[in-house]
Amino acid sequence: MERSVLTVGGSDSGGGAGIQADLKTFAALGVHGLSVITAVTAQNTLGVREVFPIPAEMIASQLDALVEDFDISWAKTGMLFSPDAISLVAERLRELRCSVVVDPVIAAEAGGSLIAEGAILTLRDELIPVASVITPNIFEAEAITGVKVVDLESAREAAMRILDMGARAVVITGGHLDCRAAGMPADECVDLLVTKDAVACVSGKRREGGNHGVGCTYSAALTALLSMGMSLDDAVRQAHNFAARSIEGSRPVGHGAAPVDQTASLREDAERFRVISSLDHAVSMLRDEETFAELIPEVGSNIGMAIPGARSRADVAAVEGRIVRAGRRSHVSGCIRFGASRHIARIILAAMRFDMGIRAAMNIRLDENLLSEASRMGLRISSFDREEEPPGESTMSWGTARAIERLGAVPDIIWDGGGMGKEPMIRILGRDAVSVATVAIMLSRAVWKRCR
Ligand SMILES: Cc1ncc(COP(=O)(O)O)c(N)n1
Repeated sequence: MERSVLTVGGSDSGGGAGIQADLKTFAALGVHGLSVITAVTAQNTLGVREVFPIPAEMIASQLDALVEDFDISWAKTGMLFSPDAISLVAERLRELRCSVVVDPVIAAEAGGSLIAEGAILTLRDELIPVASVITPNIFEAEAITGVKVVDLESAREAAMRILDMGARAVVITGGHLDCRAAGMPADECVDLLVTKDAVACVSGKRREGGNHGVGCTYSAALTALLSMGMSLDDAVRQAHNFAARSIEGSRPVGHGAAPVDQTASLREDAERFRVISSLDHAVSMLRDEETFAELIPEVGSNIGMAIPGARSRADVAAVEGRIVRAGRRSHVSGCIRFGASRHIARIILAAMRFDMGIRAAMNIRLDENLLSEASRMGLRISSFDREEEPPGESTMSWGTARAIERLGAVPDIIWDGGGMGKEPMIRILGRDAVSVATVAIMLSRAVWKRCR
């Protein structure tokens, strides 16, 4: 029987945090998630309106149903709310002998208390001792220890006290830490992992986006990754990345703190797959086209395509070693890979700054006949002149932007007449690799016919 991962916590009716966030995270990471609901909240992105604690017997009954049927080796806790619920859950998880990640939820990001008065003491005395890992943010660490967390040193001090309370490992998440005040780069986000034997930092760039539910998502991701047998160091790093991507992928829903989107990485993986498929199809179309070899320049041709919202070369796939001419045929040397072409990536990224929908480009030889066929076909054409290029620019970024500005829109064709040691060239731009390859093939057939 495969193992399942359990979350014990509160329901967020807004779907951003709590049990809802945990189950989405488990699903995105490919583990089967179970849930025991300890409280129902009437909550949206603006805050928590009401909390209805589930009676202890019903919490126990949910646990019984799960324990009798599933193989549970990892669990996480979130909003437990009342001292009774905390005691019960702590005792039952101890009996179960499963490993536990504790997210000591105290308040909602958008406002509203998520723990009953006085329950922090129960959390400290009964739940923390069963924690394999506990993941407080700086406010939660302060509430538990009384140590004011303002920098890495005070975070370490708070973490040491939590270790003394019985947790085996502490991750103080740094999303709320004022990095500038703590003497670190302001755009940094640092999590601090502290165990009896070691202290480690996981840092990354602070991400822009909604962050409602990020704490739940982080601890759920950590639980899922640990349940797969990953080491604590690796799981802490990967959970950080997963949470960061979920922030970046957050959707503008609701009027308040937008929820993170745990499917962001899945969506991105699907986009990367679509890009590779489109390129693969485009490349075989070009390879099978007998007239196409005539269009390949001396330096070779390349075709590339970006994922939506691409930001760097790593988001643009192309042919590793270009498409070259071998006699009368074209030959594809190398595989299709993200990051494979700086040249093509610059063209596409420059075009995407003007029109996010234009995500593919390829370069072919410049030839007067090609340009006249292109204009006969009704393609929009623009150009740039290398002589006008300011020093210190990348020709591809500058030239592409220049040609777009001249036309006032992204053209289908951008050409330049070359320069010192630079071959004259045409770039075909389009929405995807297949449509770019289709234009290239239409052009090569038209020119081939005309030359017969
Ligand atoms: C049921 C429930 N559990 C946890 C949170 C904390 O999440 P956040 O701090 O992102 O609001 C929440 N708002 N609601």
